[in-house]
Amino acid sequence: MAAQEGRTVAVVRHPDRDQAAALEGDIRRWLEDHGHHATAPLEAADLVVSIGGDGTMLRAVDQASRQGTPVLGINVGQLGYLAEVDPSDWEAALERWHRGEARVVERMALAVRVERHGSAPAPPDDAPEPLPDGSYLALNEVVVEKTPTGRMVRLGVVLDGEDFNTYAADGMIVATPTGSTAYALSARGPIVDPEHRAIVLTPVAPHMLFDRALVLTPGTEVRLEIRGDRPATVALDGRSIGELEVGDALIATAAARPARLLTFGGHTFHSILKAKFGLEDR
Ligand SMILES: NC(=O)c1ccc[n+]([C@@H]2O[C@H](COP(=O)([O-])OP(=O)(O)OC[C@H]3O[C@@H](n4cnc5c(N)ncnc54)[C@H](O)[C@@H]3O)[C@@H](O)[C@H]2O)c1
Ligand SMILES: Nc1ncnc2c1ncn2[C@@H]1O[C@H](COP(=O)(O)OP(=O)(O)OP(=O)(O)O)[C@@H](O)[C@H]1O
Repeated sequence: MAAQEGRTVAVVRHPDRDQAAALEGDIRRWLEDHGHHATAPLEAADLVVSIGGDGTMLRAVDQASRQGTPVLGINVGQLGYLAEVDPSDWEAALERWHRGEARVVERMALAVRVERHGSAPAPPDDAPEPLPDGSYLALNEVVVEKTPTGRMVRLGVVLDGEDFNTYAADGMIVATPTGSTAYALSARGPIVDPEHRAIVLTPVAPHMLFDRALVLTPGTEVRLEIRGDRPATVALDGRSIGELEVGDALIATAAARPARLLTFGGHTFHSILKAKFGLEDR
């Protein structure tokens, strides 16, 4: 990356954390002192700085990916798997970006469309914003899960137009390689290097003998149909877009554009895995 001059940088932060608010002030001042413009609207930015945990990072990436803008994550959160930079290192990271020493890694994202028979209910307050064509982006995953507590949902899986199976389960996770270390990991899906391109389909608590995750090629069209007699709820990267009724469906494919994350090298996928999940040698 060439040395940076006069760039426009948007800062997104966790709304409630004092440390994130204080860092935002410091970072804005640093940017102005170094000849850059700290801005609010993400649409016009050359770089987005996310100050918060992984949830904050996922929101920043959702907005930034629409313009192909890279995101630098500063971890003011708990796990901080996606937000690579420690709060104490923010200045060193921005200095390196300023000198053109940062690298951009591309991460496959999902494009998700919903097919409803009835009219769409009002989306929840915190729902992600659809693209102009009505589809949504996800960096980690889209999840279709049971709505009523204590009951299962029946989900038909159709791959590239061919019926694969109907699952009776708590839900189904359609994840990217980045999302393989998030919810899909908890449902015993495989851990996939996030620089791969693949679609990982992992059932959540299926009540059947076939309970294995599938690693599909990135060109696969995954269609999930709500079968049986109960509705299901859809969430993208941890944010619900509402309920699907029986007969409705969701279609997930690789997004046309990848998400772009700023990195400073030095950390392999497996070293991050080892550090963040606290793996001990024995
Ligand atoms: N049982 C579960 O594991 C479970 C259940 C629901 C949602 N989630 C995950 O939560 C994500 C949303 O994150 P949030 O912070 O808004 O919710 P949250 O506060 O519930 O945190 C979920 C946890 O997942 C971690 N995480 C998020 N993305 C990750 C990734 N790519 N690799 C490794 N860890 C990751 C976060 O750091 C956090 O510790 C969703 O995309 C989903 O993957 C996990
Ligand atoms: N920009 C934002 N606007 C509104 N709410 C947000 C924003 N960023 C985060 N949140 C809310 O706060 C929750 C937690 O945020 P975040 O994931 O950043 O912190 P964390 O859970 O402490 O960190 P980690 O995910 O790394 O463990 C998010 O899931 C979301 O509900």
